[in-house]
Amino acid sequence: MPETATHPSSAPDPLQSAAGTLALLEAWVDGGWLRPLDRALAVFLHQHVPQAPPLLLLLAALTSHQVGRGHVCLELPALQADPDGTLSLPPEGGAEGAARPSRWLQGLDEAALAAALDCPELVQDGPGSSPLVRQEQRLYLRRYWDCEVRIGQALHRRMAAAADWQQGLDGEATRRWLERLFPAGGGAATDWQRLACALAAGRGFTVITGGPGTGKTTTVLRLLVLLQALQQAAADAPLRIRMAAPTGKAAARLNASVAGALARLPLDGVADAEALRAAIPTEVVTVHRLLGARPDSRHFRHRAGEPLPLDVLVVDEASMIDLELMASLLDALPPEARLILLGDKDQLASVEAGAVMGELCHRADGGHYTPATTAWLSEVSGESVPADYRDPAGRPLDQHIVMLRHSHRFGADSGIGALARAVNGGDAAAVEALWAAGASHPDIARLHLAGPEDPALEALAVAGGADHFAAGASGEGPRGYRYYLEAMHDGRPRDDAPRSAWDDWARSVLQAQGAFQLLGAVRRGPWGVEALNQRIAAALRDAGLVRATSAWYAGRPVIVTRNDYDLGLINGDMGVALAVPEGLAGGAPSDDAGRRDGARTVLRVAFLASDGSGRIRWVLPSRLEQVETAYALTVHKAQGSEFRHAALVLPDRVAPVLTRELLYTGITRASDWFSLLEPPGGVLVRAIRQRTLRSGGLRTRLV
Ligand SMILES: Nc1ncnc2c1ncn2[C@@H]1O[C@H](COP(=O)(O)OP(=O)(O)OP(=O)(O)O)[C@@H](O)[C@H]1O
Repeated sequence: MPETATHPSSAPDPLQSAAGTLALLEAWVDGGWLRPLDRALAVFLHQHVPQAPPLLLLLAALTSHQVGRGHVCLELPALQADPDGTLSLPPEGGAEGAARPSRWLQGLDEAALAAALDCPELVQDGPGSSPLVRQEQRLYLRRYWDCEVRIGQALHRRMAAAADWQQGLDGEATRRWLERLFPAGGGAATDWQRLACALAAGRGFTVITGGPGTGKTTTVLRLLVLLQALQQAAADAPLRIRMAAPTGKAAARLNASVAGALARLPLDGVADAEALRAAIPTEVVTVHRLLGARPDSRHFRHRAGEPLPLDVLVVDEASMIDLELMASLLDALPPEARLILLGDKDQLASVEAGAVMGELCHRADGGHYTPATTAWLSEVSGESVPADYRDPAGRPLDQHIVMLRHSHRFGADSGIGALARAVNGGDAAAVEALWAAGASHPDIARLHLAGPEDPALEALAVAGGADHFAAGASGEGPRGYRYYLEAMHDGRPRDDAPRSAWDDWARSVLQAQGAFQLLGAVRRGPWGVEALNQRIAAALRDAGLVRATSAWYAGRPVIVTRNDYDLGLINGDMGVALAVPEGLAGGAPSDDAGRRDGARTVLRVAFLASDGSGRIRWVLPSRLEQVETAYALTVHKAQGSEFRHAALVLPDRVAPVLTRELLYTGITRASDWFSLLEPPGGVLVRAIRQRTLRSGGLRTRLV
């Protein structure tokens, strides 16, 4: 690894002293390579244990740095082999001035490592009170080790109880209900939905994974009907069922699809169909709300001693759940309650540390069902597990995971579906071929941008860019931001309209806003969402669609970036600022939008309540401290949302975040049209090849 000019090889080794190490960390913090928090940990440890080896202080700060990047721990062998790559230093856009970690850590030998970690006050290899834990070749901050252990133990207990759940199931009745609920099953092609439902009926813990439109919601609702029907036959009280999702947007989306799936339930001829339907909840809450989040505390009201009052819990978009939240969820779940996780294992992992869904599902593609599981599934579902998915050496965890493999949303001719599959499979040639054969896929478009000034980007974001799609784009055509802004201008009620009319208007604007979303891979630089937001705001201003003269203006779309329990807003909630009559909004007119048609108007930000009620919450802009403009969102922020037309802007150079999972997640945000906007630089193929790998030990705990 080359040394930087600022650190000639004669420079003193900073690892010879704590002061030297802390100075090195300071240089990295100053360069934007580490967070101040990472160095603060090293300082804290040094103050408490002055004799702690300098290398250990460095490792502690680097472990904290890894957590900040989504890893659960620091993988020591990877650090030894490739320090800069493992730590991703220097970071995207970071100053190059400081010495790279490899300068001091490349080829770090086992003896030096062992000596550094031999400090029992700070590092232990299991339960205890040390701030760090070393287990096998991984170094953890204790809090994350503790979460990983709690998740591992809770899932082990649930796996160990599988036989009891299975025996407790009325196999005959289950089979009858499955035949009714999945009428297409039992044929030549495997009905994975029926299998998933059977598996989940016989388990206390199941993960149902699948790409967009594979029927996760459909399947789980039928499962809930099955469970309620079996309960009705055996007991008086119906099961207490709750449904949750990690963000407000995801909860609202599940809510909408639950309503649709409930209506489609194949219950014709069932005597008490209405009672069964009524026993399925339609409300979906955020996981934080379910657990009873408290302002200014990371602790929840529901926990081990105060479990959730429920019998069945369904959690959607589980790939967005981080390690800590999953540990809290499992703590709060009564042992006799059933847990069903839904999600797409191939999507980006949670923003916070951990990749729980990915870890649980890392063998899902292959199935790995044992002869015992296969025989039991065949008996209760009438469905045979195909030979390719059987495995006499299948592990216990495999018997709790099921993957839906057929998309009902994206048919064989869907460009979005084909593109998502090709990207997910890492098949760059297939991706290229799709564009070459673009004319046969009217739902995907690729746009090469000449540079950061190319107005084609603005044109697409404002009007939708229908001309970039092959002829045959359906009558309606892909929308741009003009669509929701026109809905805002044209649909505005008269000033004396009742409150309900203003709520209806806000709802229609919010819905229209979901017709299009610009997505970016990175935050900074000419292709980052910060610059894109400015460009789009300027373009909409030039087009006369908004009057963006100050930070807040009618039509400004925002996304909440931090949970605000006082306002009832969750990270990821999206709203739009709207001008409403002062009397309607109440409160201080501090965000004056001026006078309109003689009546005084004020700005309020409209959010759709995430409880599925369709209610509109009107919030004073000045109360929204943690929001960002949302013309362009990072793919991370858009996870859990779906837009009719999504346009993904690639950067002009590779970045650590630009991975296959990011592309896949971006593409699958689109339901009807997807546009790929590429500046010069040609990073697409490299992005397809780059994987997101998150360090953690959960999968080894679950073997
Ligand atoms: N077995 C099936 N036969 C026919 N259509 C189906 C079947 N299963 C699901 N669908 C349809 O496919 C669409 C997607 O289903 P669903 O919403 O259940 O999928 P999902 O996996 O939950 O999707 P998402 O990607 O939104 O999470 C719906 O319109 C649904 O009616």
